[in-house]
Amino acid sequence: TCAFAGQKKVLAAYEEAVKCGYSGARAGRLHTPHGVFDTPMFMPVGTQATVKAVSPRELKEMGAQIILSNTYHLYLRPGTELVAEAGGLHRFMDWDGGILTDSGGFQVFSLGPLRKITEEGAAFRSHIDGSTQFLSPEIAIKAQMNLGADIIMAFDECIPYPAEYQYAKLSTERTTRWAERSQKAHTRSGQALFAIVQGGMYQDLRRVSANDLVSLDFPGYGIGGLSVGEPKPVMYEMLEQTVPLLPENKPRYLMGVGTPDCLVEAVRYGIDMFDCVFPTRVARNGTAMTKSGRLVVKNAAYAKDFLPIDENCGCYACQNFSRAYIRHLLKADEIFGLRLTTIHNLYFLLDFTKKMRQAILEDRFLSFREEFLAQYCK
Ligand SMILES: Nc1nc2cc3nc(NCCc4ccc(CCO)cc4)[nH]c3cc2c(=O)[nH]1
Ligand SMILES: [Zn+2]
Repeated sequence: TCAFAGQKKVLAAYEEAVKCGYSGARAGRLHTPHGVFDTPMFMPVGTQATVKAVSPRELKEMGAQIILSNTYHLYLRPGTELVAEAGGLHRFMDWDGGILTDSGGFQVFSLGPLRKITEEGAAFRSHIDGSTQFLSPEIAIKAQMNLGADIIMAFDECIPYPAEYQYAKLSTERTTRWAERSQKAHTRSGQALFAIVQGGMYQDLRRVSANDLVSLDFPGYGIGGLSVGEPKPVMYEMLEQTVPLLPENKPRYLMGVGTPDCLVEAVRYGIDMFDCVFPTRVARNGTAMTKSGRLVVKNAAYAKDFLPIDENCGCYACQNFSRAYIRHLLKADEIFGLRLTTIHNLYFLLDFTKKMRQAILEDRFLSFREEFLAQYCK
């Protein structure tokens, strides 16, 4: 439905005629062995089997449904067989909600000094001890079966930005062959394997990648190769080209995104799932996320500010502590300061996706998006 239909708003003659933004936004339910979860959803990142500075109990309390861990990191340390012997990742980290593991496709290319990629897989040096390591679709899938996440990702190459057309084309074709190999190697029932759409920043490659992976019939689709430094309008254009080609009745997961303005735009194109280290990463250097933008609570301006970070926020930090107190802790290098800013940022994003879901259900998403973007300075 067109969100402007029925509104009495008369556009002044000179104002550019507003395109009735047909929205692809949707509210869904994701069924997993660890529960049924609401979308749109934000997934806190727990790279090394912990969401830094917060406990599973606190994650549950703030409404986290599915959290993300990284195969690359857990494969290098402590090893995925060890986690399997511990009873799997849920048991190991005492999390009974959903878990999604990324396949290593991004970390190999962004963390370890890359040695070389062949048809077989990716050889690289460990960022931990410099040892030579190798990941392939078969190794990455076996590692994720050991970890036992509810949703696992195909092994792919996250194409760097910018990339030549020819490189993007060859890499995307290889990622599709790797997706097929990931599918063949995946023998654990009850665990969903998502493919990952690539294609760089090229519309035609994005469409080919999406169509090829849809024909291989996966239960869900990640959209990769974005949030890698490209301008936001380019990311949105790639979404516009890709999302409509993905089956309506399957979840779409935009990897590595992000900030609230990106989330609300991506939801409009029909994205259901998000993950990003941003909220937890910036929290640790004293930046809080609010609906008006970022608040660097470490700044001197807040030394005597006895209000909470956000008076309308229901999180543990805002309900009990002032900006002055949190600033004091951060300045004194007190761990509790990092915990409070992390709790607030995670709560903020989890609550934001809940508000988007509510707006979609009440058919007022486009006005929600307008109001939010008007107030939020990037
Ligand atoms: N397997 C796979 N995983 C991915 C993870 C990603 N994560 C991103 N972006 C995250 C970028 C990102 C990194 C750090 C911060 C902290 C503040 O600066 C924020 C965003 N893009 C990504 C692309 C892929 C991808 O194609 N394949
Ligand atoms: Zn808060």
